[in-house]
Amino acid sequence: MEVCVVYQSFRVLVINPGSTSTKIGVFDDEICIFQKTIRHQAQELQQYNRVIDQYDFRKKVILENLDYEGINISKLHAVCGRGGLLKPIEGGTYLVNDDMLYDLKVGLNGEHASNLGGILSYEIAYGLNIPAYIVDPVVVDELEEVARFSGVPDIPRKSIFHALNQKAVARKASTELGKSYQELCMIVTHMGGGITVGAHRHGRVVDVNNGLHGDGPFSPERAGTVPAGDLVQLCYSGELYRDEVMKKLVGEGGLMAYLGTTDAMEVEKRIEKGDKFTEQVYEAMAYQISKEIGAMAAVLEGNVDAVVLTGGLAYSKLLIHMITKRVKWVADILTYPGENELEALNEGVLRVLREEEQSKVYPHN
Ligand SMILES: Nc1ncnc2c1ncn2[C@@H]1O[C@H](COP(=O)(O)OP(=O)(O)OP(=O)(O)O)[C@@H](O)[C@H]1O
Ligand SMILES: CCCC(=O)O
Repeated sequence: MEVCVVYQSFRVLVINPGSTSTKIGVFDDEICIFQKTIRHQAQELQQYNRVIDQYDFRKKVILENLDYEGINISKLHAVCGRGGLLKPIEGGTYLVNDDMLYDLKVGLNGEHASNLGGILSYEIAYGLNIPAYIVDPVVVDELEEVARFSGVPDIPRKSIFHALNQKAVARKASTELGKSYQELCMIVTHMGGGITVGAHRHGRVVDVNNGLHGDGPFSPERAGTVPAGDLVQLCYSGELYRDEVMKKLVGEGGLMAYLGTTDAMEVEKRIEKGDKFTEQVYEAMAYQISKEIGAMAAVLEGNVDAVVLTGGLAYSKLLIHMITKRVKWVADILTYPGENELEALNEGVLRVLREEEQSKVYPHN
């Protein structure tokens, strides 16, 4: 007797809201049939006081774009958004529930464009009677207890990082190494506007710098760790408002503070023209990234299967060279330039729809 296996195919809409753009993609299984970065004018967004107030505007723009492309949303099986500053939770795919919606709407852990991801996906999915998910939000917290000590009990270390892209490339690297993510120990470094370096031990990120709130290497737009006592002095100098100090740490720190640009390609042009100070600053960023990788090698007790470099800066051969020369002793270095966040959202949903993984439940207060 012939057995006929019916293969179920899934169509998923994924939404990644950024500070100046909304990236959307529609996937048929692993195949991306439509992808677009919708850029928003500063004036369009400035009229909203809070990120959350942009919700109606972004939803309308997403639906208009899908309609224009002739994508029939009634054929969707699920919608997935990038998750925001929620309660700390372990990595995975979460069904959007009422508790999550509440926390995203009130901005429980602060304002971040990704807070809109869960809300937009829920609202679009609700009208279609299909599930809405988020995958690996920036608050994924799998830290070991020892990693939470900061030296000041009132200020425990927090896990806020590029969880979605770090975990996606860690899985990709595992496939390349012929093992599962759970079998390996890797140091994954996401180098974008912010930089985060995670120690991935058997599928869990047991230590990572808090890339959003001033910790770790400096980056194109962030200061990273700064001397704490001097920062306190600055805060109480009476010369700066709170927002101005925060901007020095996030937004106008790092390359921006030293060189007046966050664009590494522009930085490299200046280096090519012989600008020695620019070269020194770039080298310092590579030095700090390398130091953080070395620290994570200690976290993993030297058992490191690969050092993985990703994010926009991983396109830079010069930066990769500067880092490689300092950390090649740790393990083989694999590079995955750019970020694959739309693919990563889709893959997270497919694992659940195909029942390879169960969706997780966002905790009640
Ligand atoms: N081909 C390239 N060569 C060198 N640098 C590049 C290249 N492409 C992008 N970059 C640099 O990568 C950085 C931005 O990376 P990316 O696009 O990952 O950041 P983002 O998405 O804005 O922020 P984040 O990744 O922190 O969320 C910028 O400094 C940019 O100049
Ligand atoms: C570090 C968390 C993601 C971001 O850069 O905003």
